Amino acid sequence: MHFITTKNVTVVLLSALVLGVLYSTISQSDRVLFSSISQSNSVSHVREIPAIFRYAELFFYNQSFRHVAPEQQQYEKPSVVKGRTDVMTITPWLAPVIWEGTFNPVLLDNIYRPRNITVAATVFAVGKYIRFLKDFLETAEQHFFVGFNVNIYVFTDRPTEVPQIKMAAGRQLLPRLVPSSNRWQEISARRMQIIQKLIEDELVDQTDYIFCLDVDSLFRARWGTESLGDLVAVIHPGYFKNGRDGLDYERGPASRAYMAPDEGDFYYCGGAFGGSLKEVRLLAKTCYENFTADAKENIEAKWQEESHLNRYMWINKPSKLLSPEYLWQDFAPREPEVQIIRFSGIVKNYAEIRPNE
Ligand SMILES: CC(=O)N[C@H]1[C@@H](OP(=O)(O)OP(=O)(O)OC[C@H]2O[C@@H](n3ccc(=O)[nH]c3=O)[C@H](O)[C@@H]2O)O[C@H](CO)[C@H](O)[C@@H]1O
Ligand SMILES: [Mn+2]
Repeated sequence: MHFITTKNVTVVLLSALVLGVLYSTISQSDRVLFSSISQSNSVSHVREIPAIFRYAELFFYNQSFRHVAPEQQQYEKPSVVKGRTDVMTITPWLAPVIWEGTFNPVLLDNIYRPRNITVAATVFAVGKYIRFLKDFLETAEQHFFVGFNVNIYVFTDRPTEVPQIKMAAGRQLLPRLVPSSNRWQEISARRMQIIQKLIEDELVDQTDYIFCLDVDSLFRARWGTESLGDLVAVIHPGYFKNGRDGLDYERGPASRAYMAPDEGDFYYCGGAFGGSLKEVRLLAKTCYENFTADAKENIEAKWQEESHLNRYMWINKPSKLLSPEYLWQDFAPREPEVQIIRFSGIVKNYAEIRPNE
């Protein structure tokens, strides 16, 4: 028997390479952890990992596992027996649900600030939806991760109409050209493919977290570090008190977004979701692949990519849930549980702004 074939040699060499990269990554990570523990006078969480290892780092070193408290920070002691009792604040799979009153924004900002994180946001303004962009961007400056590095990627077919907004230091507006379409359903669903590509081509080396947001919306209050997590879903404001039969999932068994009557935790928004690059890339890729596979069989799920996102989040449970404070709807009456509205969909005339309706 001949063991030294070209194939065997290739396998051995490849395995050695993979082990080498793994070893370097893990030892580098240990060094970073060690340096942050040993510098007792500093809370800075220095990232010394060379760019070449960053992608591997995303997979092997979960940056968010430890919250290092800032020194000399004073705040009211949290109580074990007090807190919100009118809403669910933790899911059955133990993911936190973020509501006003469940977190200390100053503490969280102070924990994240030394890590010098960069947050990306994507927003699409195709066709007449460009008119919503100015208010979206101006209110993002006032409320979205204020004081942090933020890159807002605007995807549009009308680059000359992107408003000039004065952005604070560390924040950038990055317009990107996308084709127009005469079907709003396609514009909405295609976002997933474009988000996947953005993460793979541009973000991996420069961004820590990403949020993907509808443009026909405004920020009205803080949306910040409390929302960070690996896979972050927003509970849709329209259905949050409904039982399973009142959730607007795709109900046709032929679709890849199908949800059976006995399935589903919550109904999540297509208009706001996010998380780590690794998780959002996989979500976007899966949703787009399932959407296009459906399309080849002439199937379009009831709420396009939102239906596929709901299927995905049923199987892949989000690690953090944002309450409907994080995507309310201006036309909806206020509910007692919603003590603050952070981001809200504006009232729009569908027939007037969509290319087809
Ligand atoms: C609040 C919320 O969860 N909204 C979701 C909901 O309807 P919506 O009624 O909110 O959908 P929509 O009309 O806002 O379209 C979604 C987004 O696609 C972009 N767009 C759409 C049409 C167009 O001509 N130009 C353009 O730029 C724009 O960023 C818009 O915000 O269901 C849709 C299903 O497809 C999406 O999942 C939306 O995110
Ligand atoms: Mn919308």
